[in-house]
Amino acid sequence: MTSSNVRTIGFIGAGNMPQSILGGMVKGGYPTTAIMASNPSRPKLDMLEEKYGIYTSQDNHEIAGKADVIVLSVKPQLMRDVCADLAAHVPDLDEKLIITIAAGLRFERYYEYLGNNITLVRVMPNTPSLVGEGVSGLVADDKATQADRDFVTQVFNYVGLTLWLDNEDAIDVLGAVAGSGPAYFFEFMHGLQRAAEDLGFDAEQARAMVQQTAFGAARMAMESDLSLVDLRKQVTSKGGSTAKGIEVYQNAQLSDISKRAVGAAVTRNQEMAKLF
Ligand SMILES: NC(=O)C1=CN([C@@H]2O[C@H](COP(=O)(O)OP(=O)(O)OC[C@H]3O[C@@H](n4cnc5c(N)ncnc54)[C@H](OP(=O)(O)O)[C@@H]3O)[C@@H](O)[C@H]2O)C=CC1
Ligand SMILES: O=C(O)[C@@H]1CCC=N1
Repeated sequence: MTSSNVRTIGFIGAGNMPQSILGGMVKGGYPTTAIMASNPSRPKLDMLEEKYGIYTSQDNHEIAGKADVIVLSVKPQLMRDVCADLAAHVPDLDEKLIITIAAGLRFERYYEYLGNNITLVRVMPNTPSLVGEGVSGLVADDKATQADRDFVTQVFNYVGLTLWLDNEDAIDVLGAVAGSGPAYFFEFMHGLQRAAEDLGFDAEQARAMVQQTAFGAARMAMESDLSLVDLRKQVTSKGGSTAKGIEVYQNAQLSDISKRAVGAAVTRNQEMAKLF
């Protein structure tokens, strides 16, 4: 990123997701002097100051006031109060670029809370951003300029893959697949780890083989032109052991379970849009 593309970014809320994003940004070379965060309690801020050397404050007004780009990073249910408070105390919100990473809440809600003249980009990231392997879905409102869009793209490119989407419905789906996805994979990996432990492995070795297998499979999927079905077939020798394992998953309708899980998460995003 050239210095002309650096804008001061202030994260409002310093929980798991903004920590992953700003950690990835720092690792990617974004200047730490241009990153700030606010949070009501000190411990996370102390950790961020110590680990990344960024400026922090318990005062949202201070961080939002100093930042060119505000990243709203609080839980959806807190967004109304946090935005109302910023609208009342930060005079030049309309001059700034506002990014929100909250699930569910739609543009119209932010206009209601922050005024109709704000410039807003919704981003749906995921926690692997911390290691530069995130996925972020992005959708901008009509007021966002090409320069704003380029800036957001560059920031989130630091922490992984960026996908511009046409509308907010798509961001709900991306959130349910990629935003929530790390949790689904961790749940699945934990199940495999437990299976290995039940058959005599210690936790450390069981985890090591599961995570390396997941990593290797993901990397193969990324580097191969084959479909995921064909990659799966490559492992599944006729009459062999994998076929028996896969049969168990298919009999339990794993694909259908994934469809239901994603559907449930999309529905919750839609509910949150109405609730908060
Ligand atoms: N986690 C994920 O994988 C993803 C999360 N998101 C979105 O990111 C947002 C944040 O989620 P996540 O980081 O996981 O949540 P966390 O619960 O980890 O963090 C929320 C943070 O907000 C802080 N907070 C509470 N009240 C205020 C306030 N008034 N002003 C400023 N900060 C406040 C909390 O501080 P304290 O601890 O002191 O109470 C806490 O540090 C959510 O909207 C979520 O939808 C999007 C994609 C993925
Ligand atoms: O669970 C949530 O609501 C957020 C959005 C995607 C991941 N975590």
